[in-house]
Amino acid sequence: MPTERFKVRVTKDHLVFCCGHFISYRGHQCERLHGHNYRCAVEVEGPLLPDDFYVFDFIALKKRTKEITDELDHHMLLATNNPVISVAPTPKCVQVRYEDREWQFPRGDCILLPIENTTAELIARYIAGRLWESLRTNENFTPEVLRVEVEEAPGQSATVEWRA
Ligand SMILES: Nc1nc2c(c(=O)[nH]1)N=C([C@H](O)[C@H](O)COP(=O)(O)OP(=O)(O)OP(=O)(O)O)CN2
Repeated sequence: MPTERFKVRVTKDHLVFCCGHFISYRGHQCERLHGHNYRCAVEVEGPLLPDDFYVFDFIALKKRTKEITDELDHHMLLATNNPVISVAPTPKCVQVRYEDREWQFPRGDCILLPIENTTAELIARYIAGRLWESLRTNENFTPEVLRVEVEEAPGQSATVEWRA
């Protein structure tokens, strides 16, 4: 008897989030500020739910993902744990420093992420963590496998996979 597995995947234009960012690379270098129309795709794997005959409702999956991507949309993404870029928030602004370069952003324009770098990989991991928790608390659902893909631009993306 063959075995079977099911997976559902959502990626939609409303799961696009437009953000400014810059990353450090090779340990000590720092990109110039630029932006992306990031696109998020989410997959969940698991057995079919007995009453519904689906792994998980597309509608709920889109809603819970969109709640997270909407928080990021139209913001400057800043990683607070970067070893070479310092991020200092005050009530009104965020001051960012890398060597002799300095930026200042209005506080409300920034999302401070507790990650090391705003790479597509770590943004995907951040979204996966938030979504895992949201599905558990709001939908009483823990997928066997959750994959979050963040596409920076068409043709380049990073995916993280979480397993229960
Ligand atoms: N594995 C990863 N590699 C890189 C990431 C990343 O998040 N994960 N990010 C960057 C940069 O932030 C940058 O935004 C991407 O650089 P680049 O590919 O040069 O961007 P373009 O869209 O201009 O690419 P073209 O193919 O030249 O149009 C770098 N690496």
